[in-house]
Formats: sequence, structure tokens, C-alpha cells
Amino acid sequence: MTNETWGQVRESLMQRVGKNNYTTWIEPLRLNRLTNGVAHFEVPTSFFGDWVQRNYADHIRSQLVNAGAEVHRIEFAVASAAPKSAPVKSAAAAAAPAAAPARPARARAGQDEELPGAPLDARFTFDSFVVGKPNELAHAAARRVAEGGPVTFNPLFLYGGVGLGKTHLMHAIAHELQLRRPDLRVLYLSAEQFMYRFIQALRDKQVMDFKQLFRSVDVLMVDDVQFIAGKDSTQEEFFHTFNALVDQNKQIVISADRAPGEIKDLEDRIRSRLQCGLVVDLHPTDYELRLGILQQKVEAYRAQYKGLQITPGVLEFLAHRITTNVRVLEGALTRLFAFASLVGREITLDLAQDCLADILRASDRKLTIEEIQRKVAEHYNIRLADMIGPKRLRTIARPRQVAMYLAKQLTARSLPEIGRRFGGRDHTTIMHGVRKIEELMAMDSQLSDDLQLLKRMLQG
Ligand SMILES: Nc1ncnc2c1ncn2[C@@H]1O[C@H](COP(=O)(O)OP(=O)(O)OP(=O)(O)O)[C@@H](O)[C@H]1O
Repeated sequence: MTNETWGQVRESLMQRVGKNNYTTWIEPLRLNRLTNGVAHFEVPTSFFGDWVQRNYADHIRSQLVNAGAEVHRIEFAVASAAPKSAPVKSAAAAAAPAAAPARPARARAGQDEELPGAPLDARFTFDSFVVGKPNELAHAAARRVAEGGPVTFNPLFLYGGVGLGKTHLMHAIAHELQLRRPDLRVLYLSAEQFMYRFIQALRDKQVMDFKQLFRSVDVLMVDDVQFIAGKDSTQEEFFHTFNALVDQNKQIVISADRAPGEIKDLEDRIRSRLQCGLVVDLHPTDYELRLGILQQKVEAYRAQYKGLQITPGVLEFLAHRITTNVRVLEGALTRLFAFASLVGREITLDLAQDCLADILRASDRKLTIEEIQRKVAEHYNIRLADMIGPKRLRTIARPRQVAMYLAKQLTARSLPEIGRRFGGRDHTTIMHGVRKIEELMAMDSQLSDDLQLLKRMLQG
């Protein structure tokens, strides 16, 4: 196997494990050799090797096999030239991907000490972030923090499903702060990196240094905080760091894939602290936002692929069909441009359908009414059988109407078809249920929050 193959495998690993995990754990790996079905990798520290072995070795092996390499086992050994205990900074900083220009978040204004942050992706700025209804509040809050003025809400807690722009917004805040307030010490890292640093500090008996470092920043941004749930000592340390910074009136920005109240195994005191500031939701994208993002990306591609034509309607088609997340949407466009330029053809609807058949098929997954009923029943803690049963008690009838409403909104089923799946009810009953929920939603914010959450879970 060549290093080129490993390069390709790394690309697919990034898709599988997510960008943050990739940057922290995969990028620093160096393929040494492949002999007798064993792939040998160099790692910066033995802790690093253990971690990757436990969490990512299976992924790595299966991607290597997919790329045609004969690999039965993976081994990790500490690189001989590497220092005995490499700080996480070296893992993250060494990881700056060649294709995505990145620069590490550093201490500024005459402070020599480098902060142990993850690299910032130079592409993730406010300029390149497309704002639409689903993300306008998150964007406005991020902008406010990026002004670097007095702290008005602490923390800013951004949450939303996969690939909806949380990391992008956090990097944008960091970039903007570095421009506007170079005097501030801004630290961005993932919760996983926070834990890694902390464990390393424990092992090297440098916990005081760790505490001091984290308490000396002006703006702390921690991505994917759900990662620390269930990790007791890391949670404890995070809690203390958090409190110390809030007490000093330093800004904290947190992101997660769900709201603080929904993160399982998170200590109550942390949960309630996280809820103290501004909690903002990045909603799933709508058609207009997806189209806006595609149009912006196409502009960037035009410079790269000069002369490549794209027929009207292709972007609308993609925005309509690929609804999963922005990362998939971007991936589709990248593939389309690369393919069209290789074969020297215009990007037409036919070409898009051919070249993106797998992505389009995957996005086509149809939500069933049964799935909706099950999720709604779970959410309201009622029995699934009551969804189709005759009970008229409000505690059961209301969730049933919520499920009817979602079935109408999220599937292409007609009212009579929906009625059949709700125990043979008449279509007028379904219509009444849908209208009732529409009316209530306007007055009842709890109900409208419930609906947002259910939609996100069902479409996620
Ligand atoms: N509104 C937007 N405008 C432009 N690009 C966007 C927007 N939202 C997301 N993206 C792009 O989509 C990709 C995924 O976004 P990002 O990594 O910020 O997602 P995330 O919410 O942090 O996901 P994860 O939960 O996987 O960490 C990035 O390339 C980002 O630039």
C-alpha cells in the first residue's frame, strides 16, 4: 500500500468519524509500513496509540480493506523521535490539513505562551456562513460574542444536529476576535481534546499548570461538549474551569449535538450551569438555506474550475433532494464539480443524477408514519397502542394529534392514508387534529418546542 492510498483512506475516515475526531486522532498518525497483513502506524504518545486502538482501529482497518489493502491487524508504536509526552497541541497543530488551510489559536499580544487550542479552519468565517431562518438566532448570538464587548450572556450554548454549522460558527467567532481584539486570549478546542489534555496533565502531575492555563483565557470555546457526559473526573474539572471563568466574567461558548437538558449522564450542576446563559438551537436547514449555501459554494468553485458550466435547475434540484445536512450537501457539490471537470462536461441534471446516485438514494429514505407514532409516544411517555386506540383522554389525544400533524408535515401520505394508520380514523378527524396543533402551536411555546425537537429527531 502506498502513502497515496493512505491519503485516500484518510479522506473517507474523515467522513466517517467527523472532522474534529479526524483532526485530533487520525491526522497525526503516520503510516510506517504494511507487512504480513499488519499495518504499523507511528503515534506521538502511547496514550494516543491506546486511544486510537480502542476507538478507531476498526474503522481504519475496514477503510484500508475497502481501499484494497490486505490488513488483518493494526499496530501503533510511539515514533522514536517524538518526545515522551507530547502535549495535545502537537497532535492538533501537526494536524493542520494541507487542503484546508488552518492556523492554531494562539495566545496574543506579547504573551509568548501558546494556548493548547485546536487549529482553526480558515474557511470557517462569518463571511462564508450563509444565514437563513433556521440559523439566524445562532448567527446573531455568535456575532455578538465576536464583538468582544462586555459579556452579556454566559455561556453561549449552541446546539443542533450533525453538520449544521456549530463548528463553523465557533471558528468564525475565534477568527473575528483575533482581528478585533488581538489582546484577548481565545482558546478553542473540542471537549475530547479538553479531556485528553486533562488526562495528560494528571499523568504528568501537571494539574496545577493545566488549571492555571485554562483559567487564564479570556474566551473559552468547547466544541461537542456532550462528549464529556459520563466521564466523571473530566466533568468535574470542566465544571471548575467553567465556574472560575464565569466568576471572572470571561466569555464561554459551548456547542453540543443536543440541548443541555437532553444530554444523558451529564451532572445536574453542570447541566444547570450550561442553561444559565443563552441556549440557541441551530434548526435543520430549509430549502432556501440549502439553496443559498449551494449558490455560495458554486461561486467559490467557479474560480477553481474556470469555464465549467452548470445548467439552471441543478442547484434547486440538489437543495430539494439532499436534506440531510450541509456536510453532505457540500460533499455532493464537490464531487459534481470534480467529476464534470474530469470528463469535461457541463453540469446538467442528468450528470448530477448519475454522479450522485448513492447520495440521492441515501437522502431518499422515507419516514414512515409508524416511526413518527413511536417517537411521539416515547416523547410523551404513552403506549404506542394508544396512538391508534380509541382513548380520548387529553394526555393521550394531544400526543396523537401531534403525531397526526407530523405525519402530514413530514410524509407525502394523504389524509385518508394517515387516517387508516391511526386505527382507521376518518380523514376529517386527521384534518381536525392537524388544525388543532397548528392553532395551539401559535399560543403554546412548550408545544412548539416539542414539535421542533421531534422534527429534528425524526429527520436527523
Ligand atoms: N450556514 C452555513 N453556511 C455555510 N456553510 C455551512 C453552513 N452550515 C454548515 N456549513 C458547512 O457545513 C459543514 C459542516 O459544518 P460544521 O462542521 O460546522 O457542523 P457541526 O454542526 O459542527 O457538525 P458536527 O455535529 O458534525 O460537529 C462545514 O463545511 C460548514 O462550513
